[in-house]
Amino acid sequence: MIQGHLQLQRGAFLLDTGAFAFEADGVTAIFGRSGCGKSSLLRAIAGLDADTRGRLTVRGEVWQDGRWARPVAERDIGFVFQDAALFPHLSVRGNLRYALRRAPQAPSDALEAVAERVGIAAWLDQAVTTLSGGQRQRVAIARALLMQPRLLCMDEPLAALDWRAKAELLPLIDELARETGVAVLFVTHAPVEVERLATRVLFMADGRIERIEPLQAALARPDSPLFAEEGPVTVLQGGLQPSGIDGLLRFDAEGVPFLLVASAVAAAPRASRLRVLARDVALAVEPPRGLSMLNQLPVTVQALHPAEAGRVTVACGLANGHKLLAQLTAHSVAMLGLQTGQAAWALVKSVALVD
Ligand SMILES: Nc1ncnc2c1ncn2[C@@H]1O[C@H](COP(=O)(O)OP(=O)(O)OP(=O)(O)O)[C@@H](O)[C@H]1O
Repeated sequence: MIQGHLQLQRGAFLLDTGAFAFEADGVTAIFGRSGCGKSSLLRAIAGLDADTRGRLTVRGEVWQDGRWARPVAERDIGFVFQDAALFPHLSVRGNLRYALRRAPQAPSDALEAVAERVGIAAWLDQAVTTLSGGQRQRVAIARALLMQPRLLCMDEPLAALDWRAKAELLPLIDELARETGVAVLFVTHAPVEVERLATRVLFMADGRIERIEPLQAALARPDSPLFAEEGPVTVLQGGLQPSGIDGLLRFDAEGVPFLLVASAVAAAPRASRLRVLARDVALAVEPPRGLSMLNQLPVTVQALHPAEAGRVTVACGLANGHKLLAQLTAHSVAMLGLQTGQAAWALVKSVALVD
């Protein structure tokens, strides 16, 4: 568990978390609007600001109480910031060696092994100034992992990268968190990053922790702050593999027919999450025929939530018990006569699905 109650004054801004507690496993996304205090919370937990007051216990160890604070160097934390913050005069290897000096217990081949795992082995002797933004973030991640942290603090690590680098790094961070067992605190204001990575979501507003809940619970609320930009979203857990059809991959989630998806990144078979925007899901109350939409899933209408601008969010139950959200106009809902308990077919465009 990570639990406590922290306060930190930064200029006119006060971080006052309220009492909090969450499991120290997987990826905890710290989500909220710009300026709500996400980075301040990360800094307070990491011990980067000596002014931090309150109490904090991490995996049973007291890191801070009313009188005493464990120095940041003794907290076993790895950091990755938006800007990789590498030493510009050193090669990739030089930057990684610097981190190794602070991890004397690391095995002798740790540097090469980590470099291989994060995909930077080919650039070890290159100057870091010659790397792309995505490559530099890989070096920053490798450097953090080499210190064998128990907590990995990532503050908007993808914010400065283009979509392709993001699409490559999101699954890497996901896999590394699973493989190493390190607890990741991941600050972001991008819902898509939360939906791809998070085990749970810590919502912040105005310097306070508003709530902490599992990702699926955060997505089950029709007014979830995660929906502010693109509307409601469903996240399905499953596996991606080649489909045999040009340009399309096959996504298998347990208990439902497979979906054909267009992915931005060519995928070897692997576990993945699929993000389906509710506005990209249509509903039919009879078996659809003669449609170009490739994915048709039998569902049961579970709830109808009025949404903004004359729209209705329809929560549909899939055969495996999971939810799929569709967003329709109130006019369409009336025309179809949609009611809870009704059987229907959810139609999802293959191009609407992104990895
Ligand atoms: N060193 C500082 N001195 C004074 N005020 C600061 C300092 N650092 C941050 N603040 C203020 O604290 C508030 C919270 O900042 P913080 O960086 O924690 O928010 P955030 O949610 O991470 O924002 P963003 O998503 O924009 O990075 C802001 O109003 C900011 O102006």
